[in-house]
Amino acid sequence: MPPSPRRHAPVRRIEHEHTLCLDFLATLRARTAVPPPRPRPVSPPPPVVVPAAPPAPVPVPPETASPPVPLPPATMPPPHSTSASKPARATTLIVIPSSDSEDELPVRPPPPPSAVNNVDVVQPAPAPTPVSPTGPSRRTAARILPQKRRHPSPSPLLPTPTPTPPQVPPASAPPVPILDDFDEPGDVVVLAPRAPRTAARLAKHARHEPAHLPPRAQFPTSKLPSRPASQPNARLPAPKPPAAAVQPLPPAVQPPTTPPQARARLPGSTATAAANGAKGVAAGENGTGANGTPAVSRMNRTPVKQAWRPFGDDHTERHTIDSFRAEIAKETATTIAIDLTGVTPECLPPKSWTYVTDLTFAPGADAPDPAFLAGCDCDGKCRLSFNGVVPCECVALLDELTDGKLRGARSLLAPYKASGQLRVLPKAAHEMVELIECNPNCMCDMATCPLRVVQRGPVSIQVGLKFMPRKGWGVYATAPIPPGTFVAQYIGEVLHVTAVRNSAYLFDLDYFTREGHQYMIDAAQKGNFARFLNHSCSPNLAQAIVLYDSHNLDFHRVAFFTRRDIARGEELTFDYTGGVPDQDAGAVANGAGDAPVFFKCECGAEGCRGMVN
Ligand SMILES: C[S@@+](CC[C@H](N)C(=O)[O-])C[C@H]1O[C@@H](n2cnc3c(N)ncnc32)[C@H](O)[C@@H]1O
Repeated sequence: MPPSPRRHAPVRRIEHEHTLCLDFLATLRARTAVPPPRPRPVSPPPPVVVPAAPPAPVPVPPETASPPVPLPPATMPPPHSTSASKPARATTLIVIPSSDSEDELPVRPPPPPSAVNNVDVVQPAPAPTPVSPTGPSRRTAARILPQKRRHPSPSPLLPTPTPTPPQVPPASAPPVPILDDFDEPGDVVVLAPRAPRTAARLAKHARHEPAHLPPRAQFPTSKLPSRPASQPNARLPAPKPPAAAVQPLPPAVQPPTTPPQARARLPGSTATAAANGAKGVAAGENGTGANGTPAVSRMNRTPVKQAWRPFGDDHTERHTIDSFRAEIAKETATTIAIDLTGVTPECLPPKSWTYVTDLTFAPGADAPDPAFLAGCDCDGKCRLSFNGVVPCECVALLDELTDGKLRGARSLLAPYKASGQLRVLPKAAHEMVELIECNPNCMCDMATCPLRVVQRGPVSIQVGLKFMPRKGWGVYATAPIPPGTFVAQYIGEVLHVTAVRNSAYLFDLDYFTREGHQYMIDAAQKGNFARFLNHSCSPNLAQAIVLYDSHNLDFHRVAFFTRRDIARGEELTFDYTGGVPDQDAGAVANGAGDAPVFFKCECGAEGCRGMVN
């Protein structure tokens, strides 16, 4: 990888004023659609040209014409600075002994082929973890049902800053060595109090202010990135006709009783089309009983074996085994097997679904502005643990976002271990994990920064896809997965809310913005294997809300991490409801009222809530 042009000094700077970025976070939380514009360097006024006077010019004595004095190197702004008039930083410079090699993220060897019986193993071509030399690849996940947030409102959580003189650590303060899994013997950090936020510090971080963000409606559609991987693969073989043993759709299949538009979104509700759509599944509108129980043909009044289909899957053309394999093989970061047990052609996903490994953007949904990001100053790799000081401003932002939840007894703590696994596992089944990772505006290295776990993609995960009569396809582990391991993002097509579709694969990006959210992800036609993750009332995956390619809270990503040890053969699931079902759930489960019914839960967990809504 070519060296980054912005890496300019072999000295690790440890910043004390992480609260600066917190003002930025407060701006984010306040959902300021138009952030303050980036301050421009103040140019001196142009010199006034005075015409020469008629008398002869008086010669200037040589001793009065002093040559321009160059600025001493110490006062020169860093090469990436946007302001030449930045105030001096209260920065502690500490030389860290070169021990980068010990800090490297462990690289696990590629997993062996799965040995699961009756499993058709698809081994994708060995490929390195996708690392873009120009920045992180975009990956995203989504939420199937509206999320019930811990935070009651997106209002800023930060107190009003009180401008007080910055506290400078005493010069005699002894360095404190930190010896945990992020710091090696010999690394030194200095205890320093958290300095208050001041206007001067805000100015210091002027280069971190996001660029002026135009109103969403004004985003030019030419910004939409080209996503060739999302296009249907023209080389795929034509679908084979269904085997003779497979029954065609019975004549008993009835069209939806309500037009799709009416079922897309309940008025005044944050329910997704997926949720509303599943009501149709529960009512047998797609030719089956609830979740795939056999429909009865009107022709012969005998039960017809009908494959499970999610709501909205009204496509007649389906993948063949071979084309399904070809799509799954597009996954480069994860080994995915396909269990063909009990699979008939009509069980296969619709041909319209193609595998994509990163988000695509439908017309009307604009890719996030890469300028709307506050980057850190860390040279080389970011320091993730420390004692009283904040080496990485991205960790400081996360500390504020999580209200200090990740903080240790004495210090801020990073969300990840050096292994890339979550340091703190969510306790409750539905607890969301909040993550801010480094981003393209950071000075750290994409390949080695330990705060880029999600954007680098999963490492050595082995999963399989299996068809279950009552739930459809699901994802299961073909090898044990340790707790806190990143499994996948929810990848699909980003839609603007005004372009909602009938789909069982919608995920609202509403973690911060609730009813006012702008986007959702639909994995019905484009998506990765996370689209096959089923719901469980006792899930083994936690959802993580991740910011790394935009600090626009309208556009967050969703990732899945294991909550505990996962055994081989165990299905991977998450809680679609975020743990807080709709208030009407009980009434619906008891057959009362006409509240939204999404689908009957078949998770089989102890304490299953019965309905997913
Ligand atoms: C995002 S899809 C999950 C993948 C899906 N099974 C497939 O084959 O494509 C969501 C749909 O899966 C089904 N589903 C997921 N979890 C379920 C559960 N616990 N019980 C019954 N059906 C479930 C529902 O029909 C739901 O609408």
